[in-house]
Amino acid sequence: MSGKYLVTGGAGYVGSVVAQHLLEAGAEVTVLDNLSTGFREGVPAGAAFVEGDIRDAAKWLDPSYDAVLHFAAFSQVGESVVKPEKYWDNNVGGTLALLGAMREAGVRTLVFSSTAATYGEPVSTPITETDPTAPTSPYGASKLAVDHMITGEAKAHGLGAVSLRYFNVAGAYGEYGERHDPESHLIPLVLQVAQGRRDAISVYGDDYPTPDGTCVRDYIHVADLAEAHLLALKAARPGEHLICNLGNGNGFSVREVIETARRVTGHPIPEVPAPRRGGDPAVLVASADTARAKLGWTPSRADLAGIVADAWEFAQQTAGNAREQ
Ligand SMILES: NC(=O)c1ccc[n+]([C@@H]2O[C@H](COP(=O)([O-])OP(=O)(O)OC[C@H]3O[C@@H](n4cnc5c(N)ncnc54)[C@H](O)[C@@H]3O)[C@@H](O)[C@H]2O)c1
Ligand SMILES: O=c1ccn([C@@H]2O[C@H](COP(=O)(O)OP(=O)(O)O[C@H]3O[C@H](CO)[C@H](O)[C@H](O)[C@H]3O)[C@@H](O)[C@H]2O)c(=O)[nH]1
Repeated sequence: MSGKYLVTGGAGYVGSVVAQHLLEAGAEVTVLDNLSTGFREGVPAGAAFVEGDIRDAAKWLDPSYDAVLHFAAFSQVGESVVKPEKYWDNNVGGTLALLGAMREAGVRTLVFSSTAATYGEPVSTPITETDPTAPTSPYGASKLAVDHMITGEAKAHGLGAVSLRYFNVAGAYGEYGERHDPESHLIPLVLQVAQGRRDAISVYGDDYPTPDGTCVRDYIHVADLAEAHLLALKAARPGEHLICNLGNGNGFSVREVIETARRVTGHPIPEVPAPRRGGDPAVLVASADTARAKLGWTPSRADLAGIVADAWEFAQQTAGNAREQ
């Protein structure tokens, strides 16, 4: 694959895996990241690195770029409920500046990391892209606002864009994996318990209207997700904004994830009940029919045990045995 790409947020979890896939496909990659939640060592070796903010993207974007893949954002549902202004500022304000810089530089193709959190409580399962969007968190609302901005930019200024609405990204790709600090996502937290870095996993709510009372999510392997980004670059058409869900269409409860991690790691992984976390819908499961039809995407790593095993291998490579606070 030829071409030159700006990857915003490429020092973070998903961005680093996608940047690595682009490099392996033969592309030229520049990562733009302010390291607010990412890590310098997460940037793949073959990529150029600019430490900077997306709000200043105009300093680095030029017409030599074929497209921008935009991952840079804050993405914690719970934090967004208590600090909404942080999410509007970075996710919406930052992307507005980035779109302006792209317009000025004449870079007219965008792939954007949207989210299942744009839908809020689903009206039916699995969720399709035409379902109502009523986010239950400022994080989801900020991402939905960006999707609307991109639609306008495509109509008014000819941008060719694809928003990929990820469900729960998990797993790892070699040396690139999930490493938020502090960690807030279920699978890496569960694996920290397996490593003895935490005493127990808190289960946020066990009275949801689900079979075992805990929240159900659609876990998608980060390498399957990365492949969708490369397909999206090919599918983008000037003046059009395509929105695609990315998930496997299978829901697993928090308890099922913990049980799977016990089997994969061979560790007991104690759990403790905890109050519900603000902004969490009970069930989020994707219909990925649009991604299959429009991108030609077929996820091939849907097995939850395999996803957890890849995350476990990454956790053991990178995390050491430090106790978490
Ligand atoms: N991980 C998931 O389950 C998931 C699910 C749905 C959507 N998403 C979206 O995918 C994207 C990547 O998520 P992730 O899990 O890799 O998060 P991450 O925190 O690991 O990566 C985000 C990266 O963006 C950088 N960044 C943030 N604000 C920036 C700014 N203003 N300028 C430059 N860099 C900035 C951070 O330093 C970090 O490296 C996000 O947009 C997120 O909303 C993630
Ligand atoms: O210690 C924990 C951590 C999480 N959970 C639960 O596990 C489930 C998954 O939580 P994550 O934090 O791993 O993921 P989220 O579902 O909150 O959010 C992720 O998926 C969303 C869409 O599904 C958004 O895209 C968001 O960006 C992304 O972080 C939730 O029910 C959460 O309440 C626990 O019970 N204990």
